[in-house]
Amino acid sequence: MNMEFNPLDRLTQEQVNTWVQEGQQRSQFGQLPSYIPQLAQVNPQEFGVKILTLQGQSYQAGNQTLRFPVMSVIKCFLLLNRLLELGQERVFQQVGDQPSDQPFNSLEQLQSDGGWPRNPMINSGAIALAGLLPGQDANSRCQYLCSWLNQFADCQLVLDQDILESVRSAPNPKNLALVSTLAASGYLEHPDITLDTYNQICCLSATISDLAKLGWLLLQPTNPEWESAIRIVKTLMITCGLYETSGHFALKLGIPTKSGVSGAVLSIIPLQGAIACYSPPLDPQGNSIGGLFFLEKIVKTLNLSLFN
Ligand SMILES: NC(=O)CC[C@H](N)C(=O)O
Repeated sequence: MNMEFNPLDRLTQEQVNTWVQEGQQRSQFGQLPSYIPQLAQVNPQEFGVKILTLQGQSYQAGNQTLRFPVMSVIKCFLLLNRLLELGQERVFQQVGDQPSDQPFNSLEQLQSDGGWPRNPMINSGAIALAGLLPGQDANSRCQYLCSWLNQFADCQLVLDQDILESVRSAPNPKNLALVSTLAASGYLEHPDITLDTYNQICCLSATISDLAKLGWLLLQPTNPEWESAIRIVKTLMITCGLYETSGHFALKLGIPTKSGVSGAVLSIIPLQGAIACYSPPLDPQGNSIGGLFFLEKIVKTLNLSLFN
């Protein structure tokens, strides 16, 4: 590819700095999630950005050493791992591929689908896929995914025990209800182990650089066998990655993006780069306000939408 024609490489560090400041200001209109006590106590002004381009450039701003739980961003990589290990057919027996217009932890959506999780980017779908990870218990299942990602993405994810304790201290009735519905409909064999596995993988912590390196996995297949799995993950990020606002966001920006309730956001600009952002305050759907603002600035200014 001709370097001149990669719009993301026209980004300047000054633009990044300006949009981080503006994003920080916007983030004051968001809320920290209250249902995970420790996430409600973070500094809402924290902001971290890391961008890695396929041409080898990198940009960063804000806090580079802070670790934060990736939360729902892990769903992309759980899906990637299960697609590579089990194949498309098995994965899509376990979970659907259709968007949902309900919140990420909606029991009504699961019930109206007869207990079959609608897609892997909402809690029910990720819990169902977490049930397919290998290992005897939740610890070994989480460690399996963590080591696999650290090896292939060259990052250093670590299980954050404090956040995990915080998640366990306030058992989430919505996730408990999803698990029992999945078990009753035959999509989950070991409900307790699986819920604990899901909670653990959401509590894998990353620096902003780790998050960008995870994104790199979806940018550049390490071998040709990964191509179709990566295509599926990116497509589902577009159609389902931001929950019920996915369609709206696809129309507005048109790039594969996944958010997590910690304020993590990961976007992939195919053939160009990965954009990782962390800013904790959330909009009502559970997406980082500052993160999505920052992304919008980059995508619109540099004309990065896939559908241009
Ligand atoms: N949107 C999210 O990041 C959800 C993840 C979180 N662990 C939960 O189950 O509620």
